[in-house]
Amino acid sequence: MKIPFTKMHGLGNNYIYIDLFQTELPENRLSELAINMSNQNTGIGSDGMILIHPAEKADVGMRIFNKDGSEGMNCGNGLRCTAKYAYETGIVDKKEFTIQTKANIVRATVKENNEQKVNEVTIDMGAPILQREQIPMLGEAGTTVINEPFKVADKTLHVTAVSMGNPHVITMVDAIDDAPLTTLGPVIEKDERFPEGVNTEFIEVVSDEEIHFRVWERGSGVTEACGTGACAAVVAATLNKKVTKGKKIVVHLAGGDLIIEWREDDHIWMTGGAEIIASGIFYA
Ligand SMILES: N[C@H](CCC[C@H](N)C(=O)O)C(=O)O
Repeated sequence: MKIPFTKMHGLGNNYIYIDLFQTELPENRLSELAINMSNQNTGIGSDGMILIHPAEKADVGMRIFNKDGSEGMNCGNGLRCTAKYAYETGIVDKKEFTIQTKANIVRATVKENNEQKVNEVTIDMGAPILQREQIPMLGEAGTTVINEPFKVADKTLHVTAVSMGNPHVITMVDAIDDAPLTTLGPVIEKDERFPEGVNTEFIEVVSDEEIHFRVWERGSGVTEACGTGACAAVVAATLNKKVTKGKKIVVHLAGGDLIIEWREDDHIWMTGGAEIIASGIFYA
């Protein structure tokens, strides 16, 4: 099978994008294709695969598959790259449009430079989900998870859980470089208290408008950036009264910065870049 692809990244969080307006893929091979395309040695190499597809209730649709073949529900960096691709290839002919994910429908706004290339995308990611059972996380239904003691391995973390359509658990640390990302990330990802797994973030709050951020992603491990994770991190820092709700928060991820706002309408707004790396044919 010859599959045309475009490799794109948002702050280094890179995926292989397949345009299903132009090509078809068998549903029963998507997980296998995501694993094979993501493989650094025998594939193209990426954090996963993203499908850009016709959507019933939005201008364009997006599905994300992690490196391990599991399907995620949402992807912030993927949404910005999908928006750039959809605008530049003419799937959409306007600068504001909607994108449907498995989790929800979001609104994208693209900005272009003087060469008609999209160099910045803002996404209204909708409202965060805080009810424990909707993260999902085990424990008393109807409660939220804010600065809750969480025993794991030989440590007791204090965690805050937030869903942006996909699950995130955030721990505040004093120094981001000391965060136990690669030791605890994989353990927490598979912890039974998260029945659907979880994306694990560690953040160091620098001021009431600036955060350092690192992530261990469910199904992909350490990535350079996670857009939904950055949104969840700002929600967690706000709920813990470390940053001010309504302010533009600069989130410093390993691969670059995102501007995240938790606005009075309760929606999270994410602004950042999106880049095309390469395009070609994948021989499956
Ligand atoms: N990198 C993505 C998140 C992927 C989430 C995926 N790892 C999962 O929820 O299973 C982002 O920019 O939001």
